[in-house]
Amino acid sequence: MRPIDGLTVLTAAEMRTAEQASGVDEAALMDRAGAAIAEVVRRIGGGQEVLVLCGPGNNGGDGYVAASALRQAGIPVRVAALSDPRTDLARRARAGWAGPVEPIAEASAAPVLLDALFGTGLSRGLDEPVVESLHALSIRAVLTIAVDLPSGVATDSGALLSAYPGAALTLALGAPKPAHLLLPAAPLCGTVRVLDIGIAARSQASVLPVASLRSPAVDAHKFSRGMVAVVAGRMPGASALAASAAARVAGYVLLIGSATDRLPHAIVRRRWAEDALFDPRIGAVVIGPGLGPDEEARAKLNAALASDHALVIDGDALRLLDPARLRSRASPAILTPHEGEFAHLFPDVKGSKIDRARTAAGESGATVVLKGPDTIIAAPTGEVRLAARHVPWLATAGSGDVLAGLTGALLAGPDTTALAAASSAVWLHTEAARIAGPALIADDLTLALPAAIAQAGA
Ligand SMILES: NC(=O)C1=CN([C@@H]2O[C@H](COP(=O)(O)OP(=O)(O)OC[C@H]3O[C@@H](n4cnc5c(N)ncnc54)[C@H](O)[C@@H]3O)[C@@H](O)[C@H]2O)[C@@H](O)CC1
Ligand SMILES: Nc1ncnc2c1ncn2[C@@H]1O[C@H](COP(=O)(O)OP(=O)(O)O)[C@@H](O)[C@H]1O
Ligand SMILES: [K+]
Repeated sequence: MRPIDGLTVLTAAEMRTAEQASGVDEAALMDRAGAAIAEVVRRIGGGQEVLVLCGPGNNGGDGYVAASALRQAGIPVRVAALSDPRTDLARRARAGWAGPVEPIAEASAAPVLLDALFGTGLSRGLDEPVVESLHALSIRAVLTIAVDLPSGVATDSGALLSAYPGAALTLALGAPKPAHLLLPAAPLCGTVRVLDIGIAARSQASVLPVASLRSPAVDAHKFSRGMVAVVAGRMPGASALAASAAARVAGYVLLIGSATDRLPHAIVRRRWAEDALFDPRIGAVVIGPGLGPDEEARAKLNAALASDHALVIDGDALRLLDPARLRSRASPAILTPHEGEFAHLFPDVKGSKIDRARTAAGESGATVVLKGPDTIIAAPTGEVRLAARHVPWLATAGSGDVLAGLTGALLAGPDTTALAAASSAVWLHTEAARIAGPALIADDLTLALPAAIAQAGA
């Protein structure tokens, strides 16, 4: 049983391909899955009675195999099914179960509920009587565990096809799937752990890994650690937050055109002028936090786009940007839109959150950080990282400004890529929120960054 950080994420179709390519026959895979599920249930179920709900397909097949293994291990277990099995594999698994099978509607509750109704094959919502039974049994259970996925969620989009009571634990088979990470499905999974069933997972998507930051090199100097320029505008607090966060990572932070005095003394200030960005030591420019919507903001964005610098474009600058302008630039750009800014930037891009972020990155040539409770980072190459941890206290004014500054500082640093910088920034941002704790304000995130950076190994 493994935590999901850094693991490859597979869609339903990619999972089927991986299963076929594994060289292991499907019955053996199901036996492994069922045995691994039973072992976890045995360990954490405390010997209490288990009720296994089996669906008609192979998810149900996993359920029958797990039930048989639990019985063999001496755990009291009952099985309730939606209908007879409809796949050869599931029929085989059902034949291996020596006990009775109750109809779900008539099943009485047990302390441990194992949901093996549907997995990656779910194509529509569950019938209403089944949803009602599932809720009634889950409410009476002490522990609900979902096999592969909570039954009712769409594997690839994380959409909810029918109401689900929520599991405490979801045992993902072989690899995490998008629904384990995307809203609204992700919180219904509870804790997600992966059971290894011997398939090699390959795709361009993976769970955001724990950030890995190195301490500065022994011979580092402030400029070799990275110099970041934050371009300020109408709302100086926002750029001050971005610059303060950047200063925790970069060797040198330049705040250009800010009217605020309330800044760490470590941040160097400069007036805005057309040539303010003509400094070859600048490794990345952050533009957007508090920039405003006016002509001056437009001129600043034009100057940043005309420069050779790597860019982090956030907030107000995303309202002024024509993403087509990024195509002709040689240096990398990172866009950090929330859903509203994304819809404004890419009005025609539709699909799941993963599809949208990936399409936008491909079209613009920029790395796109599509923010929210289930932040996704997509590179123009099609590589995608999905954030796994959710700290809703981050939904507070200015927290995006902190993320933009942090992203710029990491992008300005040595030996990095836009994808790596954005990934580390998103991880550190959430870790800082976890450390800052409930009721955090954006300023607290900058104070918690040193501890978050220490957690990242630096
Ligand atoms: N194929 C393999 O080699 C393996 C598959 N495994 C399991 O197999 C699952 C996928 O199995 P399946 O592809 O059979 O799919 P499911 O068991 O998820 O769904 C079964 C079938 O039910 C039907 N169905 C879909 N939505 C329905 C609804 N709302 N009401 C009624 N019927 C509905 C569909 O025909 C679907 O194919 C995985 O999630 C995993 O649990 C594991 O045993 C590991 C190995
Ligand atoms: N419900 C939530 N759970 C976790 N993180 C969230 C949630 N809502 C927003 N965030 C994160 O908080 C930050 C908010 O950024 P943004 O919307 O740009 O705010 P602002 O412009 O006020 O700084 C983003 O990093 C986003 O991913
Ligand atoms: K399930």
